[in-house]
Amino acid sequence: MVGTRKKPHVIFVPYPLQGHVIPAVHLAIKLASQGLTVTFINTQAIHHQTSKAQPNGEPDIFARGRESGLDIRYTTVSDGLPVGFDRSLNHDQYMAALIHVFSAHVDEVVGQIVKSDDSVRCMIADTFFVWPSKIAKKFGLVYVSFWTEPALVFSLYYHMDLLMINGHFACQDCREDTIDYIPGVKAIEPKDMASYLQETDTTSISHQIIFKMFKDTKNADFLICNTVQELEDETLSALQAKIPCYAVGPIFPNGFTKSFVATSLWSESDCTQWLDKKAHGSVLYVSFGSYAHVAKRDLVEIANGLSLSKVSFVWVLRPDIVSSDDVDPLPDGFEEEVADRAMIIPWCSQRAVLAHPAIGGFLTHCGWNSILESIWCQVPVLGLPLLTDQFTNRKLVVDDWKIGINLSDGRVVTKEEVSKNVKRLMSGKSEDEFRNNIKEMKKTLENALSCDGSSEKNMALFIKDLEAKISEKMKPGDRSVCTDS
Ligand SMILES: O=c1ccn([C@@H]2O[C@H](COP(=O)(O)OP(=O)(O)O[C@H]3O[C@H](CO)[C@@H](O)[C@H](O)[C@H]3O)[C@@H](O)[C@H]2O)c(=O)[nH]1
Repeated sequence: MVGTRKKPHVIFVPYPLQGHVIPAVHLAIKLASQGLTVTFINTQAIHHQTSKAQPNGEPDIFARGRESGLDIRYTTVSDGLPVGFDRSLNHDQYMAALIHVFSAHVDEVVGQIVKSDDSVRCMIADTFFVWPSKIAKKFGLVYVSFWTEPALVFSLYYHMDLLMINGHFACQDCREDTIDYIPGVKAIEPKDMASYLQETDTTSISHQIIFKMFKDTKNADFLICNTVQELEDETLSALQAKIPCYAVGPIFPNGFTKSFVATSLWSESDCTQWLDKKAHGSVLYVSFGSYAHVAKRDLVEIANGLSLSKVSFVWVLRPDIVSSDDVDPLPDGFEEEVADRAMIIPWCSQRAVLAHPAIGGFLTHCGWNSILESIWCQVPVLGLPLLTDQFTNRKLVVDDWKIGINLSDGRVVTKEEVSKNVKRLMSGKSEDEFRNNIKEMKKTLENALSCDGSSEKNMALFIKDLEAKISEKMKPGDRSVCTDS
């Protein structure tokens, strides 16, 4: 129809890890709800694992979204490895495939999508990829980078060069004093940076990814962050001066505990009936997310500490929590000892568990999704960061926002400390302090998502700016699309 402008068609490539796919799926739904057409590309391995985890594994995770009128399409692509390959056990090979092989597969599938639909205008891809700007350029697409961690973490990586010049990163004897020269970051201790920025060996596969991805991200047209303007105002404002950046978080499904899209990589055990019998706020929820491994020694101390504390708990113990070749890492007799007050499960619907009134605290690795979900449910946090951004997230939660406490004072976990801090979180005066602070933070998140809240406004602004950028790119002679890949 002449004069009718169709909303753009966006290709969305999430990073193939659980903590990235979940917010990506819900962001894709938000964009489709705004009238955009979205083609979501999962890897075949993620698709296979998600389908296997569902009681009636669906071939298309967005089928129900389309039934409700959203134009959201779904396809899969190889990450370069066989579907059955153990990506958890062989982490570095997996990451190597994502750096070196995956982009060729994405290039092919993006080429096919662009060829079959000339309304494709934009590619949203996770910031952790090293290739998006090249593929976007090849197909004449606007490139939007999607950041799934706090803006503070992004800022530190983004200014890696400053950290290096000042001797805080990638040097023989790194300085240990406070870092106070990153734009928008008042002060941060080196121990609170992402683990990769603290490590002295910078030749690992994770470092190769980080060096390349931040080079590539500097070519992004826009950055979408799963954070909230009011939570990180100074950091976001400084970033916004470098790259158009939109805080649209927290990115959750509409009903929070219910989503019409399956995202779990493991089948979910239902704890509802067990929790229903427990007193209000009496149960500790324990989970270390989907990615990090816990050293066997620490896991044993945590188990013994939970046992000593006498507190009731739900513990999500992924089969690969220590390693996929150590499937039974708990101390002998532990499960029998705590049987009357514990539920130990491989995976659950975390949002549903956190939202249950019986849950009174969350022992977490401080993954960013877990933190946002915990705030939403007003559940204070006991933090044990394990790797990557979790150290910085801990600082935000414990030192800045004061909605939780540390599991351990040093980096060595002991059962006595676990027991002491579990009891401190779950009972007594301090509990009230966390609960008051977290109530306030919940309000901030709720306000951000309300009609005239910052995240809603930022989402609307993003779509407006995206459309303007697309029109600019589409000026005659400006789009160099090469579909003969
Ligand atoms: O039994 C469970 C356990 C977790 N979850 C969900 O899985 C997600 C876990 O995400 P997160 O808490 O962020 O942890 P990771 O899975 O470890 O996420 C990776 O990705 C995050 C976003 O980039 C980073 O902040 C983390 O450090 C990184 O490890 C959350 O949405 C949880 O609700 C479940 O549904 N069921």
